[in-house]
Amino acid sequence: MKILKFGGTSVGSAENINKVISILEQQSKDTNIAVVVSAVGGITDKLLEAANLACNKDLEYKQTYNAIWSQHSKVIEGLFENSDHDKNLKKSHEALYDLISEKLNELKSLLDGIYLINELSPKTKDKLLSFGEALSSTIIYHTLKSRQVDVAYKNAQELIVTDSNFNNAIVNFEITNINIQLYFNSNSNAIVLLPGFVSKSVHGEITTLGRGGSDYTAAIIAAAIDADELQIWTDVSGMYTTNPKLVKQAAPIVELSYQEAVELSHFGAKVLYPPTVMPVLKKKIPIVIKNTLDPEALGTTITENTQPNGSPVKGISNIENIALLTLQGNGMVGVPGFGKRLFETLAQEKINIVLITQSSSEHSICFGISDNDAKRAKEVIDTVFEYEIQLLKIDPIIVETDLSIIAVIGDKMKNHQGISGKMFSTLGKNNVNIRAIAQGASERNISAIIHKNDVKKALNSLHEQFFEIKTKQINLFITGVGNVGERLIEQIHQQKSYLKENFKISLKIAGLSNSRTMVVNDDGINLKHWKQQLENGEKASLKGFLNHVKKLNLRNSVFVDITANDAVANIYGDYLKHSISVVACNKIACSGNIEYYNELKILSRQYNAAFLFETNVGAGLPVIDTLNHLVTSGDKINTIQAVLSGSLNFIFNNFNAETTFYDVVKQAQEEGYTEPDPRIDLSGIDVARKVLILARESGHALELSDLESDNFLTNDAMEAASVEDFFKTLIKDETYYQSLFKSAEDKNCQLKFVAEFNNGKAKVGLQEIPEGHPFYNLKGKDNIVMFYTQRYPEQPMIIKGAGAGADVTASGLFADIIRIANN
Ligand SMILES: NC(=O)C1=CN([C@@H]2O[C@H](COP(=O)(O)OP(=O)(O)OC[C@H]3O[C@@H](n4cnc5c(N)ncnc54)[C@H](OP(=O)(O)O)[C@@H]3O)[C@@H](O)[C@H]2O)C=CC1
Ligand SMILES: N[C@@H](CC=O)C(=O)O
Repeated sequence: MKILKFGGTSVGSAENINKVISILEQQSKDTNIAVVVSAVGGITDKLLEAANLACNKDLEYKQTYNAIWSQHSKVIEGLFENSDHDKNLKKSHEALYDLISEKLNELKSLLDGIYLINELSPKTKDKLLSFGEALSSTIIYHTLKSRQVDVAYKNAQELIVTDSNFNNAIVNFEITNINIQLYFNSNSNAIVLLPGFVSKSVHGEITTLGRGGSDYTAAIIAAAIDADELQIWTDVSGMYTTNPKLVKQAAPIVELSYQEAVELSHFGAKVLYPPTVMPVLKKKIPIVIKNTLDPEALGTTITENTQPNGSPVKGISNIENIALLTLQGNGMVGVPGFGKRLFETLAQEKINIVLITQSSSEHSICFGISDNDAKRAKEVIDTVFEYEIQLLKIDPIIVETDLSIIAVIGDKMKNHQGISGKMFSTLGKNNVNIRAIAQGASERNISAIIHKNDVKKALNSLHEQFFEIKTKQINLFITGVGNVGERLIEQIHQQKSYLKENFKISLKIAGLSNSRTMVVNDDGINLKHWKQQLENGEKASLKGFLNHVKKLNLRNSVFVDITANDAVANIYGDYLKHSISVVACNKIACSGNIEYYNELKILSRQYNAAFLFETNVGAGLPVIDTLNHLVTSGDKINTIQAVLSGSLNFIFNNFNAETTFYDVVKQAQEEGYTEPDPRIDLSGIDVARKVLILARESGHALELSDLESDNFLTNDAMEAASVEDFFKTLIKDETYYQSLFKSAEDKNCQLKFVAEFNNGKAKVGLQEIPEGHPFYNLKGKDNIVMFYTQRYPEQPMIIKGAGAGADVTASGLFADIIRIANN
C-alpha cells in the first residue's frame, strides 16, 4: 500500500484537483492507496485571519468568511461544470453544495461566537483550523464518488489520538497505530481519502498537529501500516540542488538519503519538514517527492542509502534571517561552565540555536540564532553574565544581524578531500566575506555565515563550482555602445554558443548604458533587441548604473568602459572596491595622474578583481599583455620605438599630392580609426597617452607632462573650439600639410608619427622615415611596437598589425573578458 499526500496548491483549484484525481486513478490501478489532503491553498491563513479579526471585534471578519465561501464555491463549480447535462452529476453537485454550506454555516457560527466573546483560545483555534481540511477532503471525496471511483472517506480525527496540547498536539502512537491498523486491515476500497493535520485528544477534543501537519498525518499512517512508499505531492518537482528562486540553474535531485534530505530541507520551496516525517524514517519507508503540476517529472526519492557512485555534494542550502552572537573575553579561557550557562539561558528562553562555533583558544563562543530572537538573547545573556562583564572578564555580547547561513551538503563528503577547500576558495574569489564556519564530525554539512546581500552570489558561485563545474558565467555591464561598443555586443552575440560549447564560458550582458539611457537585467539582455531595450531604458547615470550592478551582486561581474569619457574613468575605483572587474578601452584612467593609476592597481589586487586595458595600446594587438609578461618574468625594458596611432598611420599613408589632408582625416574618422574627437589623435595626445601607459607598465612613474611632444598641426587647428572648426582649419591650411608631404617625398621618406621611450624618457612626434627603416613600409592603419630589452638588446621583439578600428578593438576587449573568465 502507498500513502499519497497532496498539499494546498495541489488541491487549490478545480483544475489542480482534476490533476490529483488522474494521479489517484492511475496509482490505484496497481495498489490500494491512502490519500491525505491539505486545506485548499490559502484557506488556513484566511481562517486564522477571520478568527483574529473576529476576536478583535473587527467586523471585517465577515468579508474574510465570504472569501472562504467563494473560494470553495469556485472549486466546486469548476469540478461540476458539466453537471447541468447529467442528472446524476447534478444530484451529486447539489448534495455536495448542501454539505459544504452546512459546514460553512457551522464555521460562521464559530466565528460569530469568537466575535461575541472576544476570545480565541488555543482549543477554539484548533476547532476553527480543522475546517480547512474538512472542507477540502469533503469536496474531493464527493467528486471522486460522483465519478464512480472506488473510494472511502475516513476522518483522520477518528484515527489519530493526541494529548490536549492544542495547536501542536503530541501523538499517542500506541492508540493511534492500533486505530490505523484496525481500520486499514478491514478496509478494501482502492482509495481511502483522509483530511490531514487534524486529530482528536484522548478526551475527544479536536486537536491539530502543528507545522507540516498534513505531512505528519501521512507519515503516521505510512509508518503504522508499514506502507511501501510515502509520496508527498507538491508544486515543485522534488528537492533542488539549491534554492531555485535564487539560482536559475538549480535542478531537482533524483536521489537523496534521509540525512541529506533533512539537511537540505531548510531552503527555498520547503517541501519537507523533517520532524513530521520521522515516523517513516524510523521504518525506512521510501519518501518520494512529486509535482502534481508535472506528474511525469522524476521528482526526488529519499531512502536510507543512495547510489555509492553518487556525487559527494548533493545540494547547497541556505537559512535566512540569522543573527550571529559572540560571547568573548579573556576571563573565559580555561574556565569551565561558561558554555553551560550560556546555552542553558538560551534554552530557558526557548531560543533555538542554529549553528555554534568556538575557537580553540576558548576566548570566544559564536552562535547563530534567528534575527527575531537576537534582541531578547542579548538582554538575557548580558543579565546572566552581568557580574563577569562588570569585572571586565568578558565583553557584553556582540550581536550582528542581517546574516544568512549557507551550507554545502552530502553524505559522501566524508573522507572526500578538497570539498571545503573548493567551497571557501570559491567564496573568497567572489569576495564573499565569511563571518563564521561550522562543520560537524559527520562531515555531512559544511556551514558558513555570510551577509544576506551575498547569499545569491554565494549560492550561484557554489552551484557553479559543484554542479556546473564546466560552465563559468561572466556577467558584463557595458557602458558605451558607440562604434566599438556595438561591435563588441555583436561579437559576443555571435560567439556566445561557441564559447559555451567549446570553452564552457557563458557570457551574459546584464547591463548596458550610453550617455542617455541605461538598462539592467539579471536574466541577461536579449542581444537581438538590445538597441530597443536600451532606448526604452531608464535615464542614464554613472552612480545609478553602479548601484544596479552592486545590487544585483552577481558573481564574476565585469564593468566594461567603451567610452572616451573622464567621469566614467573616474568611477572604476568604486567598481573594484566591490570586487567587480574593470575592462577599459578608454585610456583616460591609465594615462591620467599616476596616483589614480596606482590606486586602481592596488584596488584590483586588494579586492581580487581584474583591471585590464589591453586595448589602450594597439587596439586588439597583445602589446600590454606581452610587455607584462616580459616584466613579470624579470626582463627590463630599455627602449620602445613605436608607431601607435592607427588613424595617423592611415592618414599619412593615404595623404599625397593627389589627395587633400581634410579628405583623408575625414575618411579615417568615417572608418572608425579616430577617437570620438579626432583632435585627440591629430594633436598627438592619443599617442602620448599610449606611450605613457607603456612606460608606466614598464615600471616608470611618468606623467603626461613629462613627455616631449612635437606637434605638427597649425596653431589654428590646435586652437579650434570645435571638431567642425578643426576640420575647417584643415581645408584652410592644406598648403601647409602638402609642404609636410613634399619635404618627406623629396627625401624619399615616409611620414610616420613616432613614439619613443628610452631609459625613462618618452617623446612623440612626426618623423620622416627613410627607406629600409622597419616603420617605412607600415601599411594602412597598422601599428608597430619594438621592444628593446635586456633579453632582446639588438634585435627587438616586434608586435605589428592593425592598431585601430572598431572590430579589432572590440576583439581586444573580448580577449580581456576571456582572460578574466579563464582566471
Ligand atoms: N576606434 C578605435 O580604433 C579604438 C578606440 N578605442 C577607444 O574606444 C573608446 C570608444 O570609442 P568609440 O566607440 O569610437 O566611441 P563612440 O563615440 O562611437 O562611442 C562612445 C560611447 O560612449 C557613450 N558615452 C559617452 N559618455 C558617456 C557617459 N558619460 N556615460 C555613459 N556613456 C557615455 C556614448 O553614448 P552617447 O551615444 O549617448 O553619447 C557612446 O555610446 C574610446 O575611448 C577610444 O579611445 C581604443 C582603441 C582603439
Ligand atoms: N584613435 C586611435 C585608436 C584607438 O586607440 C588610433 O588612431 O590609433
